[in-house]
Formats: sequence, structure tokens, C-alpha cells
Amino acid sequence: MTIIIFIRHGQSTSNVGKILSHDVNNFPLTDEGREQAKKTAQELKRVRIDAIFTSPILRAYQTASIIGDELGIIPVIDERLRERWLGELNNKRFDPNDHWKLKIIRGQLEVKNLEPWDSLKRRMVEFVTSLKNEEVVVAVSHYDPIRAVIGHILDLDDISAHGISIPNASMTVIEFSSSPKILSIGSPVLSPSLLSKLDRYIIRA
Ligand SMILES: O=C(O)[C@H](O)COP(=O)(O)O
Repeated sequence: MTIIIFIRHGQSTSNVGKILSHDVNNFPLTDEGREQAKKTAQELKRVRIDAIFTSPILRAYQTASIIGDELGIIPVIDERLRERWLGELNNKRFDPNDHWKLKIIRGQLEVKNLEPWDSLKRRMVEFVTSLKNEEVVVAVSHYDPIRAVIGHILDLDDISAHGISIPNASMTVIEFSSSPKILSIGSPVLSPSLLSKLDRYIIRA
């Protein structure tokens, strides 16, 4: 069994600007995003962390570096954690009140070269199943890839998982075994109930 703590990167300039981007070297963390990452790092100090993996994309790598500095762990880049390939939506603004995904499902929008949901799920599950047993791992990634892990476990398609909220710097904790368990979704803190499930890994309650 492996415990994976998926963390969505802290607030970035792309989030503030409501821009979608799979670019690697654009859209850094905002000051708020750096503070969010530091707060999440303080939470993570409460459990034993064996490794940190991160998407190569700047906003995620910066988040992982802030957490790694606090925990004394050097983050390892893993391409499978990268942002969804957005095709012709890359670097485009989006309106959260008229979401592009709903437009697609209603046949009002076609997006060339958008990475399919099944591809996201496949690469995220490949990442999880590549981890060593009995480890507690932090994985810094993005909104859609983390939703895809939840979608895999709950057997939800992209639109059926649309309402899942994964705030910046939040923790989605998965106990991965032959029957995976979701211990938290988009949580800003490790709750007492969650910590009780991680009891053998606790450093400081
Ligand atoms: O739908 C969105 O807002 C973007 O896919 C978010 O991507 P991010 O997690 O990299 O900010």
C-alpha cells in the first residue's frame, strides 16, 4: 500500500488571469501562491514523507521546491504529473461561468489535440503504480490530472467529475492498494480524522 498526497500547485499568474497553459516555463506562482505552498508544507511536516515528485511545469516545480526546502527533500520531476495537453486551447483565456468543457459536451466547441481524459487517467495511474510499497509520497500536479486520479477510482468521466474542487495548494490523499481509498479531496489541512488514518506515519499530530 502506498500513500500519495497529491498537491495542486499554489496560485499562479495563469490562475489569476484565467488562462489555460501547458507551457513549461511560463506563469510562475504569485506571492499568494508561494504563501499557500509554505502553509501546505507546514501541514506536511506532521507526517513522514519519503519522496516528493512534481510536474515539470514552472508553477508546480516552484510549489514542490518550496515544500522540499521545508521538508529537506529534493523534488524529482516526473513527466506523468504534467498539466493536461490543451491542444489549441493552450494559452487561451477561459470563462469559468461558461466552461469550455460544458461547451464540448454540448457540441458547441471542438478542441483539436486536447489530451483525452483516458490518457490523463492512464498516465496518472502509471505514476501511482510505479511507486514503492509502504511509502508516503508527495506528488505536485495540476487540477485535471488530480481529478483524473479521483475519476479513475470512482469510475467517473471528465464531465461527471466536473464538480470536484481541487483548490490551489490543496491536498488530495489517496491510499493506493488493490482497492484504492480516497482519504481527502482538495483539503487545505490534514484533519484529525485523516491523521488517524495515517497514524503509523505521523511525526507530529
Ligand atoms: O481548468 C483550469 O483552471 C486549469 O486546467 C487549471 O490548471 P492548473 O491546475 O495548472 O492551474
